Amino acid sequence: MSFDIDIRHRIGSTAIAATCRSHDRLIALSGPSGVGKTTVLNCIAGLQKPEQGRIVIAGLTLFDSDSGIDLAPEKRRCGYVFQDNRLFLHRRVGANLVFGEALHPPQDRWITRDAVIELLGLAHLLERWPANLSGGEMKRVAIGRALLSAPRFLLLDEPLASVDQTRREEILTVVQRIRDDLAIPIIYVSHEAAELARLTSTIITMEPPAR
Ligand SMILES: Nc1ncnc2c1ncn2[C@@H]1O[C@H](COP(=O)(O)OP(=O)(O)OP(=O)(O)O)[C@@H](O)[C@H]1O
Repeated sequence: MSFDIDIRHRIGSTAIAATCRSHDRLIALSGPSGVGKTTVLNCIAGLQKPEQGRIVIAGLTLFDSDSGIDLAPEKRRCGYVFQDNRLFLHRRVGANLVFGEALHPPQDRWITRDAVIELLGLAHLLERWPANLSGGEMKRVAIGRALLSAPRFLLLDEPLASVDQTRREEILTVVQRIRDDLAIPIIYVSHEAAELARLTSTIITMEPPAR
């Protein structure tokens, strides 16, 4: 089982819930703005603690409120590509890419710097500053940095949101290649049905709470 997720949380008066059991390599999280998609990703990454539930990815229990398991974020080994990328603006692209490498012992690494640069087409960008990149280039660097942090799984929060229409295809192709060639579990957030249909048939649709 790649994913066994059952998250229940509350922010103020907003109830947030997501449930999924799937063998798929890539699952999607969908729903209208404000329904709690990013909150669910944060709970999976260990940045927020759900009130209740269970999060098991690729056989490792990250959180289980019944048995009191709550792994620290660094032990979850999650490659989180934030909606706003969060690149280090004071470091060149090359330095951004390798930032995560030092955080993990060499035996945890499963992909090389060269392979990531090749996969994402980053060779010509390594000396550039992040602030001068296009939305699509920034996203590719953010995905590359996540892959180089020796992740056990990836979280992609609306990766096409700040990307030109013309570059969207490029990012979608990259995600498909990661799904197919790297075989790492991925949770992909989007509210675009057509985009999701190209990636997976396992879609968790989050509904706003009934009023
Ligand atoms: N720090 C916070 N303080 C108070 N409310 C918050 C906070 N963060 C999020 N919320 C609320 O929690 C709910 C879920 O937010 P979240 O960002 O997870 O939704 P989302 O589905 O990812 O939205 P979007 O698609 O717009 O990114 C929203 O109603 C939001 O207003």
